[in-house]
Amino acid sequence: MSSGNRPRIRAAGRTRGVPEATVARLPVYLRALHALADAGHDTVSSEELAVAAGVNSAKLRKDLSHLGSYGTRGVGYEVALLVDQISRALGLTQRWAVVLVGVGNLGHALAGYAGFASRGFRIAALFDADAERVGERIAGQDVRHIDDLDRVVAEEQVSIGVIATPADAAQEVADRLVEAGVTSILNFAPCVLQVPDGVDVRKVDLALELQILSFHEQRKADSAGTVTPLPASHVDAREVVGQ
Ligand SMILES: NC(=O)c1ccc[n+]([C@@H]2O[C@H](COP(=O)([O-])OP(=O)(O)OC[C@H]3O[C@@H](n4cnc5c(N)ncnc54)[C@H](O)[C@@H]3O)[C@@H](O)[C@H]2O)c1
Repeated sequence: MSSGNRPRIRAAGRTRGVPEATVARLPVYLRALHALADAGHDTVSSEELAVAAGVNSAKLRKDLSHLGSYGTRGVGYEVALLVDQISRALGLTQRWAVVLVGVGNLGHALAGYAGFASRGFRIAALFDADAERVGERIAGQDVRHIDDLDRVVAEEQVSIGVIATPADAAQEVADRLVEAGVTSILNFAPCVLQVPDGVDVRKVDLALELQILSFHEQRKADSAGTVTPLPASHVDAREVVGQ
């Protein structure tokens, strides 16, 4: 990443003093806490919350200590208070406007996903470069032309952009988003984006997750001595390794 003039809040894997790995677990705790609240729990022990979130309890206590939340001996954590603390830390006390670029197969599914709204995000606009898609109505929104991006980002005060275009268009789209004023990007395209300092990028790659599971399956098969590998002609190594 190049260096820019914008102030940075991150140093050595930490964001405002909270390790990145902790930040990544906070939404998981929040989801578990919402489920506990829905089930009528007012308090929760670190052990119970750790089980609900699928982490170990020592890690959970350490994570929550970064938010200044230590719980009460013999009682645990107040569920409502912890929801509030984590929501504040994650910036979820305001509703963030998000734009989605690329309204093909994946973009359609994302545009219609109700989970964004329930977790504090508002899809402000949908964009595509294909004139045939412009004007199409999806989940209550008209698809707009990408050339309207600057205006909409400014008008709607958008800071988060989602890219669901093919990989070969993603860098150009990222550049346009940054130029328009977007400072966080969620990238679904299988490529690495170059962005200036001050812009955060998160990548979602289901194929990569499957490859990690395939690693574990291979390990299990190797130790059981059960699986005969496919002939090399069945797998294009460039696709597997390089995406
Ligand atoms: N992250 C994941 O797990 C995951 C899963 C599935 C697909 N993908 C990726 O998501 C992306 C979209 O997949 P898809 O199946 O929806 O593709 P698609 O071809 O159906 O849709 C892509 C859309 O992007 C639009 N587009 C292309 N260039 C553009 C540009 N410069 N500006 C604006 N819009 C532009 C196209 O007009 C099209 O509507 C691909 O990169 C694909 O590899 C990722």
